[in-house]
Amino acid sequence: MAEQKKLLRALAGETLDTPPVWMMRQAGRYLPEYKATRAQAGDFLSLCYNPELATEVTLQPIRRYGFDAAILFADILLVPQALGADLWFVTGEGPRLSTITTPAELEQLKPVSDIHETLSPIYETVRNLAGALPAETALIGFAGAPWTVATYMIAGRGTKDQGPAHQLIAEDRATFEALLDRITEATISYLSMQIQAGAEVVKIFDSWAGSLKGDNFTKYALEPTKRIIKALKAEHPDTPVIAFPREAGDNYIGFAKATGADCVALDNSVSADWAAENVQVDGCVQGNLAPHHMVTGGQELVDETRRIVKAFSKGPHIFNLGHGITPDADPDNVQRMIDAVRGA
Ligand SMILES: Cc1c2[nH]c(c1CCC(=O)O)Cc1[nH]c(c(CCC(=O)O)c1C)Cc1[nH]c(c(CCC(=O)O)c1C)Cc1[nH]c(c(C)c1CCC(=O)O)C2
Repeated sequence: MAEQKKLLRALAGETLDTPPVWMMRQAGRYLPEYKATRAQAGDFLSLCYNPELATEVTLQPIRRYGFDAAILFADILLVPQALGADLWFVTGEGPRLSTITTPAELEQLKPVSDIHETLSPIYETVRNLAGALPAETALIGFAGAPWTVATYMIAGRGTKDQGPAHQLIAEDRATFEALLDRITEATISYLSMQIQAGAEVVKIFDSWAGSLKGDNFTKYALEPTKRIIKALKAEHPDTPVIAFPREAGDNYIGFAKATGADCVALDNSVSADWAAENVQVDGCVQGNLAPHHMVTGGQELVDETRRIVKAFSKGPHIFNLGHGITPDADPDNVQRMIDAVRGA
């Protein structure tokens, strides 16, 4: 029964003896089997759009470690691509996109109703996974939050401080808000289709939320997330949502209540003790081991994992890293982390 899955129990607010565990970027380049399948696909985007191979890489970390959840293998930048932006990945550097900074460029984007033409292979991957996962493993779908996706669409690439997006807010707020609006509508439609295809949970990644301050955090990180959750809950009231406003700091406080999220994912810049007191009071939290422990390992990894489990032990908690595992991580350290979480 779906209700028995540990991840769903934590998301429903249950305090468990040991928390469910999964890992951001758990299907990734630290795994030799991922690298082999990626080579077979050719490049990263071909892998994302190949349902058979995307299903395979999603399942690899489940087979190897028995995580409590699988996360759909895809990328947050498929939405801009589905809206008509050019997208490609430069090896060793990251994503590149055609930029949207003017009303004329915005005008050229496709209507939201057209995105499924591009994204239909992703729904096929979700359907495959829903049929292939072990009974105890929950399936997580995801999308980027509008602000984070907008930062890539405006700059045409990843940036350290999201300068180009902040500049557009300062110089042409109306165009920025129209772009954010389009992404928000597309994200609602995309996540709704993932849920219809079999995603049991969805996660909204706002990786660059931390660069929004004050009023702009409320308007461009909190409000769009709230709007997405409200629309999803209207259609799918029983599907839990995890929100990840990375590096939100004090803005983590009350974020779940204000947005309607069932769980807030925490990055590793906040202490677990602080978050237990200030964020977990509102419900389930996810996190927040620093990813470098997957590289450095040793007793410190075990101690730090246990410390986080203990800090969050009085309420609902999903164990995870504070951000994605890096390609230089040692796969054995992942097993050590899981053993420490589960008390082995
Ligand atoms: C900002 C962002 C992106 N993508 C994502 C985010 C938000 C989370 C975060 O903050 O990391 C989200 C994402 N990207 C990927 C997933 C798959 C599911 C998972 O295992 O977590 C998820 C959930 C696969 C991926 N997305 C990417 C890879 C590596 C691609 C490869 O195989 O070469 C993977 C496995 C590429 C990617 N995709 C993106 C960047 C900046 C890069 C390049 C950096 C890098 O190479 O690590 C955009």
